[in-house]
Amino acid sequence: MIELVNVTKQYLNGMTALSNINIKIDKGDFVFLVGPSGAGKSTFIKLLLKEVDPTEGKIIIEGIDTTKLSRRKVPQLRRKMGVVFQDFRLLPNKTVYENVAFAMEIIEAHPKEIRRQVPMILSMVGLSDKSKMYPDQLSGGEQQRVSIARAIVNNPAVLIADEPTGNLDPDTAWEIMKLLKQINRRGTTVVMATHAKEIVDVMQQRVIALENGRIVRDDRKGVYGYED
Ligand SMILES: Nc1ncnc2c1ncn2[C@@H]1O[C@H](COP(=O)(O)OP(=O)(O)OP(=O)(O)O)[C@@H](O)[C@H]1O
Repeated sequence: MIELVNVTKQYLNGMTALSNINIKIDKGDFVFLVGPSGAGKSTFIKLLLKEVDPTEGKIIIEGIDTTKLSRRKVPQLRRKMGVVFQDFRLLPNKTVYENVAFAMEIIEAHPKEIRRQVPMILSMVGLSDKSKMYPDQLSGGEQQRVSIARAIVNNPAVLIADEPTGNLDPDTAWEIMKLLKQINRRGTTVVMATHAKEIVDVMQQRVIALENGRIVRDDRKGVYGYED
């Protein structure tokens, strides 16, 4: 479970990106985070990942108050979360297999476990036949699948996706959404920031809308609600 209690984030230049946010995201939820540019979506995600700390309030992730966590323990927190970005961020000099295996090597997983887990995850994202390819030999959709495989290979409780379909054509974007929903069905909480109106409107999931750093909507089966 994720909980933000009275969370305010003011950047050093005095800009208040989020004001007094209170929200609970239950285990297994699928949440779209929407809102106009500058509304605070990226800041929300950075707070979850503890890339930035709130000015006020507390953030609880899987029972841990992350605002009280020492720097030394941040890697432990990050293990509970997988992250996917719009621009994939794969390592260009590693193959598909190596990109995914690397995420397990970092947490010092046993080599035997890596050899067992990586092919399983690659099969799940439909990339078994591309495991020896390098990122620049793959389509955008395939690269995003690798990045999703890397994000979930250590079985995180939460998958955070920041505009995961932003660089993809509509058909490919839908394939990625199917995959995210499939991962969510297996029990992983998904939090996805997006400007993809059609996807949000069709999927009928929980929608949290931010405007000027405040939550203006939180609907169980929500819609995008903006004209882009
Ligand atoms: N490092 C920073 N220093 C100062 N102000 C910042 C910083 N990062 C973001 N902001 C400001 O905080 C506000 C919220 O920004 P944020 O990036 O969270 O919005 P967003 O909803 O993700 O926007 P977009 O949809 O364009 O990605 C904006 O006014 C932005 O200019």
